[in-house]
Amino acid sequence: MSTSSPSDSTAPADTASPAAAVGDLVGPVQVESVAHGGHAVARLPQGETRRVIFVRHALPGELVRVRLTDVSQARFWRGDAVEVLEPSDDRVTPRCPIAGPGGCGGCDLQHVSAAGQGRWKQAVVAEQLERLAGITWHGHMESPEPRWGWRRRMRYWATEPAQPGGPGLGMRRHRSHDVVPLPTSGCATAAPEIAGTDIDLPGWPDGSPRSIDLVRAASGTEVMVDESDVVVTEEALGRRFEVDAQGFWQAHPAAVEVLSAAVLAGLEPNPGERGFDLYCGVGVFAAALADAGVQMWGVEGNRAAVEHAKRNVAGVRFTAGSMEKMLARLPKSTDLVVLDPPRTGAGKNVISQIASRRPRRIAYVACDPAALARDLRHAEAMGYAPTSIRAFDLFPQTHHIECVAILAR
Ligand SMILES: C[S@@+](CC[C@H](N)C(=O)[O-])C[C@H]1O[C@@H](n2cnc3c(N)ncnc32)[C@H](O)[C@@H]1O
Repeated sequence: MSTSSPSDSTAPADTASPAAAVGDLVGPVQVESVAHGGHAVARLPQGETRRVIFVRHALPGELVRVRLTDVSQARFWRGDAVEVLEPSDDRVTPRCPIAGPGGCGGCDLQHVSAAGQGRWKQAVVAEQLERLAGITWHGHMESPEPRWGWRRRMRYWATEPAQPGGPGLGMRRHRSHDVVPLPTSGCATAAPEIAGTDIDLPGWPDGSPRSIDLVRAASGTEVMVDESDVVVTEEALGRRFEVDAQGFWQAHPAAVEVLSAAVLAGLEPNPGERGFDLYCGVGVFAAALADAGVQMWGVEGNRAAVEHAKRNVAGVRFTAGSMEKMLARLPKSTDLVVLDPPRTGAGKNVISQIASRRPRRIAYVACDPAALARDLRHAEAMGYAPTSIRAFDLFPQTHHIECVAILAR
């Protein structure tokens, strides 16, 4: 598998694409492999370039016809598999009636069996690590339950008032601001309390669709319209964490325990050691390491999260500010580092600042395997190599993946 994701492309827009238009049906095409971002890769059989099509709702090995959804790029098109002529053994019927071509953008893998999703995500992690970091990975996807009804945070959008049945809730279409009405059964991946089946939306006087955020926290269910300022309490690691309802907290109910266990197993902390929790949010990994007797420092860009972290985990020195600047103010040596950056990754500057502290071990928690792979390459240049890389399916029915890499000198 050697195809990059469509978002990786820097190809100029090909405005002179006379051969095709959005909405055209092409194929049959043979689907070759999976790509990062929830697409599978197919190639048009004819033509000099055998143009790549990134196809949603398809599976490797299938023969499909594709409805084109984007022909603006020179190197590739995008499309939806709207006819499956030869299905894969991994194909299943989506549980949700709006998961499919032209439907909700939230779940891109509902047409894939649980085992097939594991194979799909495993292939994506392996390909990203090989191509971007030169690392050969033979790991497998670890899949905590539940696989349905797992989302603890949801954003819904108001459907147009003209919708049959009157105002209701919907989800956005893939790469669009259009709103697809929710089925009466609600969202199949949301926790039952926030599946969207019995929520009344206030009107939208200016005519523009309005969003509503629903949170299922340990302390109860919250409904927020626009910029509501609500703090909820979550429970994990035998502790209580206060967190802004619209702030960062892992969506899957098993995530905090699973990721903290992977971090502790990889770092093997000793009481009395020093540690940094970077991109610490409300202090989850700082808590796990502090409970193991490690003297902790935490850094996080969101000031409100840092205020919560200080109340959540006593005895840890939390600081608010951008990582690039605040890291310079931390002690010049440390034994352990856990970092959990946003999707863009940490970047060369932060990785080299970490490596210059010569930690015994680093735990890198990553929600994007491509960003992880790029940062592992920076780390290798600074003398750190992965001793293990684990991958977790904490976003079932979607293409998203969480990884934990442990690095040592
Ligand atoms: C994936 S979340 C991790 C949060 C936390 N580790 C947890 O598990 O709850 C990434 C965090 O990085 C913070 N962040 C993003 N960019 C940052 C930057 N440049 N400097 C400091 N923090 C940043 C975000 O505010 C967010 O809380």
